[in-house]
Amino acid sequence: MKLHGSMTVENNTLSIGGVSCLDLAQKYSTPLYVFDEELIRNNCREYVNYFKVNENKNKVAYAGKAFLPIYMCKLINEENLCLDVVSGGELYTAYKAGFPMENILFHGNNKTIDEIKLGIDLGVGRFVVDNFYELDLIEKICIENNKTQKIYFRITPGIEAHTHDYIKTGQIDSKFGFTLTNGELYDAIKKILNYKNIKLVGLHAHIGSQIFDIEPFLDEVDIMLNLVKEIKEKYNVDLTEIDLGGGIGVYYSKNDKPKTIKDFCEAIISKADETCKKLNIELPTLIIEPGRSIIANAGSTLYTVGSIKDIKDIRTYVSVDGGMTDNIRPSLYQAKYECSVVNKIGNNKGNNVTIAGKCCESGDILIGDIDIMKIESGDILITTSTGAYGYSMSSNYNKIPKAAVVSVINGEEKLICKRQSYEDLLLLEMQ
Ligand SMILES: Cc1ncc(COP(=O)(O)O)c(C=O)c1O
Ligand SMILES: N[C@@H](CCCC[NH3+])C(=O)O
Repeated sequence: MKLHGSMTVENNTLSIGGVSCLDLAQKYSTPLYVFDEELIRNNCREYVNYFKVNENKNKVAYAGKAFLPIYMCKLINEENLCLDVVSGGELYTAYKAGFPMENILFHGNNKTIDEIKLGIDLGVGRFVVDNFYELDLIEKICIENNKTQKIYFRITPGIEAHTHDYIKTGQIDSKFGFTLTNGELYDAIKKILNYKNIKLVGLHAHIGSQIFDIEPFLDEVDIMLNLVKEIKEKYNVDLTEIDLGGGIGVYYSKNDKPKTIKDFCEAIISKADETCKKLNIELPTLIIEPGRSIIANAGSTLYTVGSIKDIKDIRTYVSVDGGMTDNIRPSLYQAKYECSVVNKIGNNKGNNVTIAGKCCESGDILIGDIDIMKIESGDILITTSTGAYGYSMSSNYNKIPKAAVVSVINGEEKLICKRQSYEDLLLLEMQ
């Protein structure tokens, strides 16, 4: 297992942020998500620094879908990031956290009327408009409420990046955005010329998630900047903001070879500089929306090992007290993770086991065939890099309560989200 951020090992026992994982498991029970606050803040600072937020007035908008408790809204605001939300629920969370609404980008391929009303009412900075239906609704609601709204158009740039099919978004056959090749984008621009309460200020594209190559992002920069020039020439519309979507892929397990935040940002910034010079246009404000590369490696999950089933010459199933309810990614995307026993770090490996969850599904397997130290019932197991799309995609399947979340820094822990109780599970049910 690779150690990330403030993870340290003493007497074979793992600590994060100076707090022993054994103590955390004992105090808060398991499953438990543990977040390394120092690493989250460092990742934010790297993005702010290398994406030239202060120097060039570029913007880094954290993608809330990765993990968005109130705690994260406050933290990213302190670190001078903007926020990308994709639903009324995420928007409301940010609002309750006191997040500045002007710094919010509101995404979504099918925002409901109520969500659009809420966004306009709260004064979100930018709507990322996905389609004609939404465009007309925003104009109508703005007129009714005597408001104006700044927007970007989301486009599908026709870039096929190498990642899992479910998390590709830039290809033409996608549910997201205005398609470039069939002229939809130009029709949308013509339409907006007659709209009084909407101001188009930029374009957005997102080519997909967990991408390791920088090249497709540079192709995206090229396409977007060429569009800025073309749209100015054809329609006399100044697009001053270009949003390039999500961040770079991260390390989950040993075959992953991620680029650094620095390399990723620097490559984009220099490609944009070079392209603007070539096209003889002014450099627009660049926006990027990283989720995973800010939070994935900063989160880990602690589990207690229960049943161990050894099927001779076939497989050993080690079952833990969580599973697909707290981490759906292995079942959904065949995502690979690493794990270890928190008080046996460094012990000899040589045991091949499969880590299974407790749901009533054969597919509830967290890690298949891992070479690990000897595991016994009662051990505390840690899976690393579970910070992104873990808690945010968690469910109550089998009526399993959601796990608690803590953050740790400088030897102290903070409870971020309480564990659900059985009573909480029944809160919405009529008795
Ligand atoms: C529109 C948009 N922006 C940003 C992100 C965040 O991407 P990532 O977590 O890979 O940085 C996503 C997720 O794929 C997205 O759909
Ligand atoms: N939820 C996905 C990422 C895609 C979400 C955003 N478009 C994952 O866990 O990898």
